[in-house]
Amino acid sequence: MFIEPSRHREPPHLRTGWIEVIAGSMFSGKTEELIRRLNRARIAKLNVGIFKPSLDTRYDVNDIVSHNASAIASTPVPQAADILPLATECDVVGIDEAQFFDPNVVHVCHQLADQGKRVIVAGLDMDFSGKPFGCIPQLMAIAEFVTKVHAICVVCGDVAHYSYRLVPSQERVLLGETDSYEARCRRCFNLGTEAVHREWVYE
Ligand SMILES: Nc1ncnc2c1ncn2[C@@H]1O[C@H](COP(=O)(O)OP(=O)(O)O)[C@@H](O)[C@H]1O
Ligand SMILES: Cc1cn([C@H]2C[C@H](O)[C@@H](COP(=O)(O)O)O2)c(=O)[nH]c1=O
Ligand SMILES: [Zn+2]
Repeated sequence: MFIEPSRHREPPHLRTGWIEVIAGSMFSGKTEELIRRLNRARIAKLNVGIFKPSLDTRYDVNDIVSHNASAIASTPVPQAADILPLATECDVVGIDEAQFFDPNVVHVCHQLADQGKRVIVAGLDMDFSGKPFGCIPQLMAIAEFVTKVHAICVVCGDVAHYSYRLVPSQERVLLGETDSYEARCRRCFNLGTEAVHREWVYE
């Protein structure tokens, strides 16, 4: 389990910020882990700001909501740069669904960390086709701390790190949950993408 450094007790002029990334497939627990870290920061009486891209309206327009229905209030913003003026008083900045932000989100996270803030970013590391998703690989490269979380393959029960799309769209952005996606391990993802039907592969 990730244990946060406790450098926020230092005087502001001596504070060093940092970036944490929580990455993985859908259903891997990214949002739950983000909420857990943000709640702990609040218990520590730190000033916490929480943001998500405004295009993510899946469960709620404002709240960040996990697949297990845990939730935390957030501010939806259209662009990554919008976070900067809203986070001036924050000690800790949480960002969910970061894969949907414009590439400037990398610069924004650097700026926030350079201002002495703890920045916690959660997002999908791969899209439905298994390709690195948007800014997340770059964020993983520049972060001080990276946590890769895993789901359970719904086909075979192994550890899953792919988000398998169940509907025919080839658009990269397609909001959805279990209606449109399932977590799969490498083997079941590859079998699925070869369009081999589950029933006869696994009988
Ligand atoms: N295939 C699965 N593997 C693991 N957890 C799953 C799966 N399907 C549903 N869940 C639920 O999803 C929760 C994690 O949800 P969430 O934190 O929103 O994940 P993420 O943000 O990575 O999509 C788990 O605690 C579990 O209740
Ligand atoms: C793989 C993949 C996912 N999406 C969408 C589907 C969901 O709305 C979010 C991911 O949410 P989660 O908290 O990680 O479960 O992203 C997409 O638009 N394109 C994709 O390739
Ligand atoms: Zn599997």
